[in-house]
Amino acid sequence: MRLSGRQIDCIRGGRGVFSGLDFEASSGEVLAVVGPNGSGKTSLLRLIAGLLVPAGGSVALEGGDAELTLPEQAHYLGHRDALKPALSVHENLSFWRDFLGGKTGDVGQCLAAVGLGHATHLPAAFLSAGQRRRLSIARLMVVRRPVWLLDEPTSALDTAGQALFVGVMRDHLAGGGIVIAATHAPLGIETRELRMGSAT
Ligand SMILES: Nc1ncnc2c1ncn2[C@@H]1O[C@H](COP(=O)(O)OP(=O)(O)OP(=O)(O)O)[C@@H](O)[C@H]1O
Repeated sequence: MRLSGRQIDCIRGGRGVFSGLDFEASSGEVLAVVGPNGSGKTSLLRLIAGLLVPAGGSVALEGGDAELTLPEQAHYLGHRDALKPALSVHENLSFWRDFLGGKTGDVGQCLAAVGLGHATHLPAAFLSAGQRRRLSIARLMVVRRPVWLLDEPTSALDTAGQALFVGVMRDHLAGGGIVIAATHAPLGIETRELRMGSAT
């Protein structure tokens, strides 16, 4: 499987963020998107996820499921953790499992795997920042999708959480998955770098 972008132009709010951007990531690879604040790392992830339309260029996934679109084969984890505060931890993950569909796993097992087994009935509003991030990581596990688009995935994670996340990524890569992660910090795993230009 190969995910690639060719000559992508991104304009936001009438201002050019980047132009003519090329990138490529194959099965088993982590592409770390690095660069200064405002250089367009989040914008690139959102373009790949189909949440933004490029002003030019294209993104394509080769070797995926021909019946599904790229966004249907991708997980997008924003840096703000998309959680519903009034729902419990278990309900939040069940919601995502049912909403995203496809190949799904067991909610309880995934919560236990990310260290939230003790908090399943707590409202998500009560979670700490690191616990919210762990719940987001459980979303990657409960629904299997080959392309992971992650915005600052290790922010707020403690040392144990980071090690846990590296293990989750390794399993994904060993199964032929692709990770594209916008990050300011090392991910603790071998990566190829995509360096974005200066902020505009
Ligand atoms: N909704 C929006 N409307 C207009 N401009 C936007 C919008 N969202 C982002 N931008 C602009 O797009 C540019 C790129 O933002 P983006 O969030 O992609 O950068 P980033 O590299 O992820 O930054 P950071 O390292 O701070 O997370 C910035 O100049 C930002 O102000």
